[in-house]
Amino acid sequence: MQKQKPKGPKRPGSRPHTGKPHGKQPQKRSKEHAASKLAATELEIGELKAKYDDIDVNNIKLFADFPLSQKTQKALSEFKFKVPTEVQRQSIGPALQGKDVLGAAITGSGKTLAFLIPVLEHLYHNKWSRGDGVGAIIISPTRELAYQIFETLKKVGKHHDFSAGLIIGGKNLKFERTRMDQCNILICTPGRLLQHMDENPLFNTTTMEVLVLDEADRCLDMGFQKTLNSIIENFPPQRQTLLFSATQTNTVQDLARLNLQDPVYIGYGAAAGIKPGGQEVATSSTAVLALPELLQQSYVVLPLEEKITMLWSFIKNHLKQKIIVFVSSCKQAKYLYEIFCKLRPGVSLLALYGTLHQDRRIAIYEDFLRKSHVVMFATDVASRGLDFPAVNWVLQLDCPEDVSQYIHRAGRSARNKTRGECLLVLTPSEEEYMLTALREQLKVDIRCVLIDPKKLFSPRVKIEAFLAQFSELRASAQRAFLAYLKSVFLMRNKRLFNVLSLNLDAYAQSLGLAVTPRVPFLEKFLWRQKQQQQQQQSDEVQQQLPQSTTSFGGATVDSDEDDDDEDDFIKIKRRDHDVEGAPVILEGLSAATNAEAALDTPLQVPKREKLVTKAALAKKAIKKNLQVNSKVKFDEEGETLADERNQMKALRKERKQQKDDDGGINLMLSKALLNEEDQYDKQRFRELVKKRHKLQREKLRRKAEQQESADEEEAEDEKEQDVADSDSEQSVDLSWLPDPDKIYKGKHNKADQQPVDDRDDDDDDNDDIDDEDDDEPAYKKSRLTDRLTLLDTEAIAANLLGS
Ligand SMILES: Nc1ncnc2c1ncn2[C@@H]1O[C@H](COP(=O)(O)OP(=O)(O)OP(=O)(O)O)[C@@H](O)[C@H]1O
Repeated sequence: MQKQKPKGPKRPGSRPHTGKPHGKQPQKRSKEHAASKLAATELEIGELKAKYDDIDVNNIKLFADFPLSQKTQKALSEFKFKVPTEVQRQSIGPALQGKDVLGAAITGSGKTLAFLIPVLEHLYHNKWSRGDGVGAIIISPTRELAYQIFETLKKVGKHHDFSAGLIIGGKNLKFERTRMDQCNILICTPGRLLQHMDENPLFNTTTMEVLVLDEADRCLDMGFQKTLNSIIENFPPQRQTLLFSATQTNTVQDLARLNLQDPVYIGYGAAAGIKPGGQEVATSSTAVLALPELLQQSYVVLPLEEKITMLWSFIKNHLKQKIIVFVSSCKQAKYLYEIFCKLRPGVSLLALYGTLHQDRRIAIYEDFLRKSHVVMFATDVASRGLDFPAVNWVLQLDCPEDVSQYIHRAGRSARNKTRGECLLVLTPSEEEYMLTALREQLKVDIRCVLIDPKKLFSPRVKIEAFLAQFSELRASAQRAFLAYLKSVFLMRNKRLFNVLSLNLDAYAQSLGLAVTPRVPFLEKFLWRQKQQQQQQQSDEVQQQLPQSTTSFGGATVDSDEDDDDEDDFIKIKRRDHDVEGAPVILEGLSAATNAEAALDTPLQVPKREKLVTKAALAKKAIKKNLQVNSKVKFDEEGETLADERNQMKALRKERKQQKDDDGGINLMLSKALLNEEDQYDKQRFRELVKKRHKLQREKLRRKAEQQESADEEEAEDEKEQDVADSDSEQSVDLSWLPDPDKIYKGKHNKADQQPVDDRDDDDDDNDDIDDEDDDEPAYKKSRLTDRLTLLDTEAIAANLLGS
């Protein structure tokens, strides 16, 4: 098997040097060699083809018993494939004979070789070469599976000269484009294949002779339906088709799309009543669903919020094992990987999911292949077809969508006659439905496991701490929370998956989230449900109402009050209440009583129902100021064209506005007036402020003066007291003198009443004081000493000395 090699001139000197001069002889010899080789090949092909009709499944024990080319046989023995598995034994024969095959066999039973060997043999018999273009196309639902098939093809086709290409998303599109037409075998995913069919003019599938669908049921199901239909349209109708899967659940319509010609069903015998190994056409298109015998299946029932604790404890108890943990969404796989990496369980951790870059996906896939003690968190991209060796445990943490998905996930363990275990985790609401389905379809009793609470270690506190510390981790937890709910919400089987039965708060807390995130899609869904219920109720009421009105016979609508009613529902209600003058015929009364009642009541002619004319409706619309829809025109380039009528209307409106402006308010004048008023207001305001400041200053000044005079008075009192004290100490006994108060009473009072300042300023008064000085008592004098001049004091002193 050759990988695509770049075309180009051979390097000089690449041929071994013989020492002989270059001439015609070596060329001749190589031609002869090629001719003999061709003859041998043709002979071999002839012999092999002759044996095809004699292939008997019961006689096949080894690969060597099949009429296979030497190149294929050599590669098979090199890779130690000696004894074919059951599916290989049964399907290779019919496939070599050119028949369409539908193969169903348990996971890990070697279906890949069952279709690769016939593909190689078909191209070999038809002497396919690089220049012949695409001879076989193998379609796989996932990139990893396509990669794995490509790797197996490289092994088994090692000695063939065909070129093969791996065409999957996430790879270099340009590179693929230039090489595709040179590939004889293409292994691809549906989306990428269709992209090349649509975009690559060099890619031609008319030469294609063999089509293989691995995991055929998945390729044909709803998810790929449109893509596959478009792909099949491009294939030639005359071709061989091989379909393989562990769960062939395709309907007859699915298979009809592939235009199968008398297909041979492998693995359908028991279901359709066909003997095993039979090459007869089965009437049923549903294969027997089974899992390897060496796979031990068990389940555990847990509330959703305990899943993380259980998973953590499980990993801690299985550190020396290879485990795959399946979850519903990429975001859950990502979050579990991130948080468990932080928690450090003591074993290698990996995560494989669809949103990773393709190179990273392949690196993780290969990493998991190599490692023997590892835990991989994965979505269903890893559930189908991937052949990981020696997987000890498959843990289905989230419930699978159906039995098929359960089989494919579980089938990653116990492959090719090895032992393995599978644990399914179910919530109480999923338990009954899922277990019944598994028991009915797989016909096995799955063991129930009870968890010992002592062996559970809850990592919640640590998780909460990490989430508090790392905002990115918190965001990842929120995304995981929403992704899980959305996956449950979108599941088709509503009996199994009920998002409303989940305890959202508890689940959020189990992921380490302190606050339960909002779930917009759920809110929207509940709102819509409520609306529908309300609508249903109103419909029911509406249906009931006409029956009640019939009992009122000819009840009429009051036309005057009816004008504003727009809703039928309201009209009917009103009809019940506003029955004016309509004769009521009650069902329970006899005809005679009704007749009497009719005679007693005055005859009233029912009013005619008012006709609703277009004019009345228009009037109503104008009254309510309803906006009529405007017409928008577009030109050829999609630009909006202005409506001429509307333009004219706008122009008229503008002119009218202008006229109004001219005849009404003079804007300029109003502006000037307003400015003037504004100036006046400002001026007035300034004056008021000034006045207020002036008053404040005045007040302060008066206050200061009062304070000053009070201080002076206080100081004088103090001085007076001091002088009095000193006089009393130094004076002689003057008790013999007449009482001065009695003598000077009148004068003293008069002087006391005069303000001090006045006395100082007035010279006449000073003279008076001088005159009185001789007779004034000592303590009175002392009050005046500080106001006497030096001369006065000297004069007084001289007088005293003289006396
Ligand atoms: N005849 C054989 N002898 C020994 N080993 C084989 C033989 N055929 C296949 N195998 C091995 O069995 C393993 C499983 O094979 P393969 O992946 O083809 O299984 P499968 O049926 O396609 O599984 P799934 O249903 O999961 O896609 C591979 O490792 C392969 O090498």
